[in-house]
Amino acid sequence: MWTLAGRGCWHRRVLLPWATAAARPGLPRPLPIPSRTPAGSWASDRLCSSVGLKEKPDMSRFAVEDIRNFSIIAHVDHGKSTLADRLLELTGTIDKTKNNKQVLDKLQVERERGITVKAQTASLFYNFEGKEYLLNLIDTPGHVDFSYEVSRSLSACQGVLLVVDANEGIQAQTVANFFLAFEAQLSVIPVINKIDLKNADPERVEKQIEKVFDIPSDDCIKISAKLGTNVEYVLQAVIERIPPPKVHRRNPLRALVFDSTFDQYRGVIANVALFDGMVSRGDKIVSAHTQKTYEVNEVGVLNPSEQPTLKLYAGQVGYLIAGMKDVTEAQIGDTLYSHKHPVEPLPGFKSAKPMVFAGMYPIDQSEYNNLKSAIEKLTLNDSSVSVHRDSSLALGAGWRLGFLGLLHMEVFNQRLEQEYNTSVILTTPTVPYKAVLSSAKLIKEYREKEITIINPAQFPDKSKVAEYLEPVVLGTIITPDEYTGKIMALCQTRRAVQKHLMFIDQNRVMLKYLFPLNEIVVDFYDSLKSLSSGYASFDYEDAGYQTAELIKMDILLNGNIVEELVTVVHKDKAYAVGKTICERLKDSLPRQLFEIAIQAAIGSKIIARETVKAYRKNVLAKCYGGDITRKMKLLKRQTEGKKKLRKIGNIEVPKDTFIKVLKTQPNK
Ligand SMILES: Nc1nc2c(ncn2[C@@H]2O[C@H](COP(=O)(O)OP(=O)(O)OP(=O)(O)O)[C@@H](O)[C@H]2O)c(=O)[nH]1
Repeated sequence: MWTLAGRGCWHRRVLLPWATAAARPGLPRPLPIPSRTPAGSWASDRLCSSVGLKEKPDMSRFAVEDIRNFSIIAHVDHGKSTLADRLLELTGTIDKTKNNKQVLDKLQVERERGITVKAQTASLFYNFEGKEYLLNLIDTPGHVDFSYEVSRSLSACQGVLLVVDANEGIQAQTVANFFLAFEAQLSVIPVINKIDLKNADPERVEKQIEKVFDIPSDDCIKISAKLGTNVEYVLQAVIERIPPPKVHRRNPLRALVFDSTFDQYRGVIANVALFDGMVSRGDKIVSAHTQKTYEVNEVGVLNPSEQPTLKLYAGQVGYLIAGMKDVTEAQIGDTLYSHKHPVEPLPGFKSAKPMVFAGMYPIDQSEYNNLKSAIEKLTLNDSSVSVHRDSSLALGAGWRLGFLGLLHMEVFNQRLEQEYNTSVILTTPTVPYKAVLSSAKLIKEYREKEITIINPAQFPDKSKVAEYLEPVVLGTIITPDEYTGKIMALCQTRRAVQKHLMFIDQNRVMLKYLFPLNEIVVDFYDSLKSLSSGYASFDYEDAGYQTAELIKMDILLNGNIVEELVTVVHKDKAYAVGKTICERLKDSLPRQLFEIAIQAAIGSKIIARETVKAYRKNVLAKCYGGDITRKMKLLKRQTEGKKKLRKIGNIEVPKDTFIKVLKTQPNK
């Protein structure tokens, strides 16, 4: 557990090395707003006008000391993407129009849900006090499930804008993201956003920032990203407080692949940060991971769309296309170097650690190959998903996928449907349990002492196991004090152990609890939000494993096991969870022509039961006589609807029933 005392005066060590005393006392201070000259001398106009660039820009004009690489980090909805919009406008990267809303959130799922799920890079060209700067901005997601995107993005940066909502103040992901930046030794610029809100209290938030992060309140910049108020001070602070990258242009090429996307025509587009040397079209480069050699077809910057350039130089962030076609060729964290000069690879990243696993199967096995190719392409765009082939008697051939959380799983599923037109069956998400084997013979058979169980169907029998282990996480909750009692009671029902309690101001409390991961993965966040009227926030980090008494529970419909709902539960929760799943299924299963028995079972012992009465739905019931085409249409729609059904025995279950049942499962 971290303590503030242990962090010491970190800001003096980490925040200040670049800033000179003259450069930064007491921001915001009067600033000569960078002027756009009549001749349109914004660097971006000359370099990369979004309309018709005739010549590829020469990036050598930006010396290393003219470059700033930074990320925007914050709690969900505190205004990262809106601030990014204003920065893009202010630097002339995009035209100022009313329609600039979350310009960098390009995915359909991001626009529909109003959240960022994928970090996005944009190179901004900015003329400040008569000097041209290249500012590489990375907008990151806020939700805990996507914090891997944040930590990867930070590897390409020297500083961050830590955005905090002036009304909500510091929230759980503010704390988590701050410490990611702190541990990466980046300069942190606190930005208090939404000062235009009626209930904004920037002074209170300043004090919280000082108390929790030990950052002097003078360092905070108070803005309204929505209205554009004071956003120019943010750019000034980026230039003055964030150091340029420490790189060497004369050394041989060393480029870090920190993200990648897949384009079906051009193959892999790798986002790279150049630590040494330079790279241009025609260069031969080698992947340190695969040792394969490629010829570079295109290099460029993201402005924010791809803008080819002549070369990329050390210190710059851009993209590179080199004919990588296979998903395994563009590993995130890989180092690319010149084939003439092998170099020591960069440290790369710790691989993402999946928190939940779920089975994924095509609804129809004839769709297997399509789904396989869709999963391969999407995992290239989202490398934090782990994929293992799997099969089940009932569901056929499929995969076991590992996700960083339930929202991540839903977003991945939605992207598969929207971007690749596929439809899948998902099974109950489960956390990665472990079983310590009980005998030398078994250890020899499994070739390991401990086995990790990512599929409840493979849960080993108690006779083989010395002890079961469950993953635990250290959760941070920030809440108005009035909800503390209720939240503590909720945590207790989730088998959590309190580790820390601290007032971050007069009426806000930060709680730290050690939670079994399976107690929070499905619905903890929803429960927390509803009992705190939406005011409490939650974030967690991995904290290893602990011993647990676990059992496997089956759910049956008329005697047939529903593979989607097989689950591993803690012994003390089995009855309650079984009963709840049966009740939820009863409420959400459509009635059919016959009675359905819903049962929860541990081995052969039935622990809960519900019944759905018989019923017949006649879609033509309201079509009295008349129009045959209308009847045909209704019948056609009914047939199409059936594609979304899954047959268990002779029972037809809508696909979304499973998700509904799981999402509303009170884990008491
Ligand atoms: N009143 C007001 N609203 C703002 C301001 N900045 C952002 N918002 C609103 O806050 C909401 C969230 O803004 P986003 O920019 O999407 O927040 P985000 O941090 O990028 O969100 P995630 O990517 O989901 O974490 C949107 O409705 C914005 O219009 C501001 O300065 N004032």
